[in-house]
Amino acid sequence: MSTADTTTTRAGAQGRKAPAGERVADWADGRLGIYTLAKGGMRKIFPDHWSFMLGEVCLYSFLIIILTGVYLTLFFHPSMNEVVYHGSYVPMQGVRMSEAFKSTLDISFDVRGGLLIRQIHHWAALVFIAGMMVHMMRVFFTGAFRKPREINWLFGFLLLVLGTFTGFTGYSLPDDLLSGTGVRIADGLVMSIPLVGTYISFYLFGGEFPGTDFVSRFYSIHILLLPGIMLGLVVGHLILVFYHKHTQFAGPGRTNKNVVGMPLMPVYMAKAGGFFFLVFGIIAAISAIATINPVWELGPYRPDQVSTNAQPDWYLGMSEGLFRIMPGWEISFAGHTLVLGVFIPLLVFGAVLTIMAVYPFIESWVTGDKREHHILDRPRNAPTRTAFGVAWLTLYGVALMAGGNDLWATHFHLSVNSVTWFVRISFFVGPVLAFIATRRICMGLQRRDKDKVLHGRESGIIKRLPHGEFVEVHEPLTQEQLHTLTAHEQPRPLALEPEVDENGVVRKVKGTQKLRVRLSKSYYGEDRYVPKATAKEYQEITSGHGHH
Ligand code: HEM
Ligand code: HEM
Repeated sequence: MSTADTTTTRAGAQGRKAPAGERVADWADGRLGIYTLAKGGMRKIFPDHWSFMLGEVCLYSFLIIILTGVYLTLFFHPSMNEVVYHGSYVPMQGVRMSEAFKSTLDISFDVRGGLLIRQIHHWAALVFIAGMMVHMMRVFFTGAFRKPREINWLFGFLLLVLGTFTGFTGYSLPDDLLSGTGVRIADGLVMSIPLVGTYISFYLFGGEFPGTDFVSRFYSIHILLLPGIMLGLVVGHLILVFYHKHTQFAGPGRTNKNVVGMPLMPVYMAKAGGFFFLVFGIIAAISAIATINPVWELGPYRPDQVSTNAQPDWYLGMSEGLFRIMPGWEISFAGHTLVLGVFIPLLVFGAVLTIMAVYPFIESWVTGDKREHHILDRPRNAPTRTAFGVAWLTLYGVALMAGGNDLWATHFHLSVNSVTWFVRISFFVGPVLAFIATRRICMGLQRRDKDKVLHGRESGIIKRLPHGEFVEVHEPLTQEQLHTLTAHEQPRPLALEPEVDENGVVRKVKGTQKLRVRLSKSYYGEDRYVPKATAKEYQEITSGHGHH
């Protein structure tokens, strides 16, 4: 503010009026303190790496969803009143349907630009959740969730879960056969919860499913409640990114105490602005070309019809898969039926998500690492974490595959039962194999890094020595590359405290402590890392006679 005052005074003293822009800025600064804010904020440094764009993809697709969603609210009627269709889509003339379905047809066929906006809204939702998954994997595999960013991981995780629910309530709104089938499944899920399930279902649907209320209720949840919470979380998420400063990959001059990169203004602002239009452009182009959710093909929802053509959006395919692979077990007790075939998948779904949500806390407990981390790991240098992430993705992939068991069967002429058995077995075996294979691949890559450090990069040039031997010429790495490949830490596992203390008194070691030490060994034990090349080894080899 003081700078602003000086400028005005100086301009005033010289009898000259400050330019209009400066006067507006002064006025605003006097009330909002924007100079101080901008001074700190606009010069904030952001490190550069392509994978840091993924969070931006989430942000921009979220904005696109909100913009297009507002347009849709102008024409969508969230009502289940029955009407007869007389719009321009001829095959549905005279069909009885809910007002919600009719207004969706109107948006698609009679509202100017309606179909495109509807498609952009839907495609942006798919990209949004895909973006979140990939962004989350970037954060996971590089260890960006470690202290101090655990809370931001939880904020992000909540965004992923809420985004999925918002998508589900969204595609339930048109009240077509797809949405009806999905809501029917959700009702079945809720009802499978012991004791309270039936009551929750009655409460949600205002009586027996489907009732006459669910569209209007889902509507409030879809356009107001969930996006409102999400908006708050996104703002909190970004404030935390700003406050913690962004992480960076290892490199010369980069430490846990600095950030090397470009300033937010003007470099990042320009890049981010351009990138927003790129994301918008790509989503709009896809929406202009590829049909999504053609509600007119399936027709309005009727509780007595179930369409096998109705596939959920991709992010719910995994939960659908869990139901499809589960045997239809049921137990009856004192006149009540517990539908385990639905309830167990519901629990598994919750457990798989919860483990991922609390992973940062599990890892810091196991490794005993309570330090701040601003330098990212390369996934290969944290083999157990990487293997765990790949196992989780495999589980997710198998369940997603199970969600389309009918499609695999029809497209590849297989028996649906064989496909189901294949995914049932893969559900248990797949993640274990993925875990083992990933850990081995990581070790292989670490070995390759060490090799590169000691012997240089394979140049592909073959040379024949005077005595006839053929050798491949290796190019030495630059100092920067050497630094980057050897900058990572190689922590040691936790050790059990001696069971007998210095006074010869036996102390009891708790079971949890033993488990922790065992897990810590699995993270950091001898066979989990290839010792980095030492300076001595390097000198010995490079001072040789270029034998390689
Ligand atoms: C609406 C959804 C989301 C938006 C708009 C969003 C946006 C962003 C942006 C712009 C960044 C900085 C750039 C980058 O690192 O990509 C970021 C960082 C981060 N995000 Fe997200 N994100 C979302 C969802 C998630 C999810 C699902 C997770 C994890 C479960 C997550 C965890 C994080 C963490 C831990 C950071 C800090 C990373 C670092 O400093 O390296 N975010 N987010
Ligand atoms: C993360 C946030 C959101 C997601 C993932 C999402 C997703 C969806 C999806 C998948 C549909 C079905 C579209 C279709 O018919 O094919 C939908 C419908 C709709 N959404 Fe959203 N939406 C979100 C936020 C919003 C917001 C903020 C608004 C309004 C301000 C909104 C308004 C609507 C309306 C009116 C419909 C019904 C119209 C129709 O189905 O064509 N949405 N949403």
